[in-house]
Amino acid sequence: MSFSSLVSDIAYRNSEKDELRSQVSRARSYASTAATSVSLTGDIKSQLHGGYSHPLARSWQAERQLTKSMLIYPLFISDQPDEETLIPSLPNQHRRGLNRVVPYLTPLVEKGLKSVILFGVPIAPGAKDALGTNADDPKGPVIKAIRLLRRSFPDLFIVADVCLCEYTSHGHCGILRDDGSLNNQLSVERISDVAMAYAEAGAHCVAPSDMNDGRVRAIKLKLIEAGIAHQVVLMSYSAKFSGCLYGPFRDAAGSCPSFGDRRCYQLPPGGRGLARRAIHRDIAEGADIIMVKPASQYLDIISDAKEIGKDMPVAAYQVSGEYAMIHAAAKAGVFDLKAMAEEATQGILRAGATIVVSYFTPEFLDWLDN
Ligand SMILES: NCc1[nH]cc(CCC(=O)O)c1CC(=O)O
Ligand SMILES: [Zn+2]
Ligand SMILES: [Zn+2]
Repeated sequence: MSFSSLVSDIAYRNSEKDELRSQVSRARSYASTAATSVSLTGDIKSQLHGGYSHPLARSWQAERQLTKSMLIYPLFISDQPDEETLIPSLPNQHRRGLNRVVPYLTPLVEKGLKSVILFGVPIAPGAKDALGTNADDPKGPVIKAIRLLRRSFPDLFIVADVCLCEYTSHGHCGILRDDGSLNNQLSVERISDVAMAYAEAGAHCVAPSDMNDGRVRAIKLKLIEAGIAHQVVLMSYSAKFSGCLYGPFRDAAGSCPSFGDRRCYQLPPGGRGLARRAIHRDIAEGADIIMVKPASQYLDIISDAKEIGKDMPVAAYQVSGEYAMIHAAAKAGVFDLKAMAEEATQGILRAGATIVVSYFTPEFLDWLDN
């Protein structure tokens, strides 16, 4: 370095120091005069950034982190053995026949898929009737799928959704009276028989989603009577809200009611108190897991469920409409799909869920590896 350039370098550094000094003194005088000043030396409680500057430290701020064991993946099982149909309103999700399910699941199980929830989709003409007879047909898609999956994937945890709406000609979740309303007593009798058939076929878990009053108790009593209550988990859709987020599912399962709606048996979206009562009731009736559904629009209910059922697992179902909405917005450029799926899931876990039923499960098996 030449002498002259050394001199100008020192001069530059001196002027830099002067500038810094005057900045510090300006800051000090600001701090001493500002009415709401933060003491630069004293207030340690205001210093939060240090706790989450590193990505690992950021992850430590979460009470609960998503793991593969928390995820349950919904599957639509068709009664057409070779069917593999994309569901237009439910991006990347298919209805699959029995011959297609094992090849599809094999790589997912290798990536760490731990659990699936099965929905039957009877398509054959005449498959539906007023009593939902095909729901527990031993040759029906769900019972056959339970046996097949138990054989093919010994470690996979099989949940069977229990409802009649996929099997009834009217598309409602139970047996109807002449006036079109649900006959609760007959419905509970029938639903609990269907749950027993799935449990006896080998389902590790039965999950009644019909919302008839008293079905949890009826199922638990039948499981006890049959001597299998000790090996079957009873997961109740305790707080299941009516609303407009189930549309893509009803396309997928062909379970749209042919008249009316489900408002008399699914909870009104504003009904937080009702949801709390339903959760208390289902725990008292013998539920092993309580579920809240939908998830992201009902985070307060998930939090209530965790408080009421503080000693039990709480599941949240991120339903078809939530999934489709995230896909649509990502496609429109609103946000990145993965980032939003992760943020939504974080919200669901933060609210208190310990289990998440999600159509994003296959993606998460990859994302969680990175
Ligand atoms: N009892 C039917 C059932 N079981 C699970 C879902 C919804 C799942 C989803 O939207 O992803 C529904 C739809 C409904 O109640 O109309
Ligand atoms: Zn159902
Ligand atoms: Zn139903």
